[in-house]
Amino acid sequence: MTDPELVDVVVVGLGVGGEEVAGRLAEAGLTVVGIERDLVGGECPYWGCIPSKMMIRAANALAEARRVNELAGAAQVQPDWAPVAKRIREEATDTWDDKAAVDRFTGKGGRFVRGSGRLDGPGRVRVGDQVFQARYGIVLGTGTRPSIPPIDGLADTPYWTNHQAIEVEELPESLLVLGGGAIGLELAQVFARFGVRVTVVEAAERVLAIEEPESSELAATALRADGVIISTGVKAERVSHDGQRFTVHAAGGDVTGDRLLVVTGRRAHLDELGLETVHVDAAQRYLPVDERMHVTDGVWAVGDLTGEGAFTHIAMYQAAIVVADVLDHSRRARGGPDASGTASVVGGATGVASAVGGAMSAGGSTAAPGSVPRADYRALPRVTFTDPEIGAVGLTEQQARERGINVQVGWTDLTSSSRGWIHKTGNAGFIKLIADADQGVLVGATSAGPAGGEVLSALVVAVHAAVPISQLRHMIYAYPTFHRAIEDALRALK
Ligand SMILES: Cc1cc2nc3c(=O)[nH]c(=O)nc-3n(C[C@H](O)[C@H](O)[C@H](O)COP(=O)(O)OP(=O)(O)OC[C@H]3O[C@@H](n4cnc5c(N)ncnc54)[C@H](O)[C@@H]3O)c2cc1C
Ligand SMILES: NC(=O)c1ccc[n+]([C@@H]2O[C@H](COP(=O)([O-])OP(=O)(O)OC[C@H]3O[C@@H](n4cnc5c(N)ncnc54)[C@H](O)[C@@H]3O)[C@@H](O)[C@H]2O)c1
Repeated sequence: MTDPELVDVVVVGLGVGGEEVAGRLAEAGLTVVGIERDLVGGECPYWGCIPSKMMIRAANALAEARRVNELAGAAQVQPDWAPVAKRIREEATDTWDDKAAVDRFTGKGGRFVRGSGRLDGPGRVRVGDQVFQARYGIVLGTGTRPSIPPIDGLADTPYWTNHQAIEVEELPESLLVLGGGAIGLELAQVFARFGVRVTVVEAAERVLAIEEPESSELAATALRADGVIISTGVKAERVSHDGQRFTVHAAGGDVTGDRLLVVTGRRAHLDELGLETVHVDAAQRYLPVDERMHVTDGVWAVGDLTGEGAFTHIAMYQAAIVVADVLDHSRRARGGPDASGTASVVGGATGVASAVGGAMSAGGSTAAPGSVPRADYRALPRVTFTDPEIGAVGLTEQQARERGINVQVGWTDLTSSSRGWIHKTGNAGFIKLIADADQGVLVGATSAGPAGGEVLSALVVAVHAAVPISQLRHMIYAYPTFHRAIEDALRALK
């Protein structure tokens, strides 16, 4: 058995969260070992946010060009997937090569190990034959993988996950999408706009079921207008593949397609991490953390596996907290003062995955000297990048009522706003505000429509800072913007 090698910190999983933590701790002068079994940067830059948003950008350009006919003359649109596939290879993923990201980490002074890391007792991580003993702590950032439902026959078919959908070079004629959540809807609309016949099969009664019912309705209407068939409340009983086509068998009838994309949620694989060696229950769905991302003594977690929201901005937000807390911990261990002079923030995108780290570092929270920030998810924003975009923050109406809040709701239809009316085709959307009438503040909001994710920013500030509604009502909203509809929704609160 190899003697453990003593280092300051070991980071297992260099996805969005782990890469940020490892890089910043290395920059701060700690000896950091970063372990990644696949690609440094994780899901977001290679098979998630970035390539999917490139696909959406292209699909939206087609849709906007088609709107010329209603607004500005005549346009003939001939979709071609080749430039999209090329851009994903050349600009986003370096054809799924993480050399730039690895170099960026080692350039910061980190030590990179390719392999699967696993806890091996308190303070210890094993990767292959190597064992590291972490002086200050271990950070787990191992993310999630697709959760594949136990539908009869499915496992024996060559179904797609988001990986194959992002890597596709030649589009199929038809596509079945199992799951009408964020990934399913975004990709369904993209492929439909490129001419693929798409059917979405969703088990719940509505698509995008975690958001407001009005958001589900808006998304479904928009996708149907793009030719997508949406079947909700469908429990797939069996899946078969005859060598050419897939069939999803359900009580209401069968549906077929050339390809089947399974996007039915994500799952953390805690059982692979050796958590039992530090007395943490590995049978949980996610790894619970406290407000400083502690799992147990000397172990922190960051990103999707914490179950606080599977979003890159959550991973980056948590990473800033972990960095501050680990540095604080290491200073204390060396007998130094409490949290003072935390690591400086370095952006500087120089390669594929840095598009995430670089951009987010610049906006990430750092600890003020003397304090370690604590996680607060009250104003968690999320945006589903369909067209129209569906942005939301904080609580939905139902969540607020379930918490016993004295709820007021303010609603306005974007099409009747000045900007919506001017915009005309492609103007569907709304603002919905959820207020705590007793406190006089907003606790949640949805902003759906053209640039709905951008309009959301004002509402995120309102919820995050608990800006009194009386003040929001007496702000000046520029005319004629989409965000001016917030004023109408505030007026409608009742
Ligand atoms: C199609 C798609 C679109 C998305 N779009 C958006 C979006 O627009 N906006 C947004 O905010 N979020 C989006 N997301 C979610 C976003 O990608 C994730 O929230 C983010 O990647 C989470 O980062 P993470 O570091 O927690 O995990 P991951 O990015 O999953 O990284 C975890 C890493 O750990 C590695 N690993 C796992 N186990 C081990 C081990 N034992 N040893 C070593 N390495 C290990 C994995 O190989 C992986 O590289 C999207 C996701 C998908 C799939
Ligand atoms: N724009 C973004 O920020 C963005 C985009 C994509 C993904 N993401 C993140 O990635 C996560 C995973 O996305 P996702 O779409 O896979 O998950 P999801 O949880 O958002 O949606 C999964 C959907 O699949 C349905 N489903 C589950 N089992 C099913 C079955 N057997 N048959 C049919 N439908 C079934 C669920 O009811 C749900 O509607 C999201 O939660 C989100 O946090 C974010």
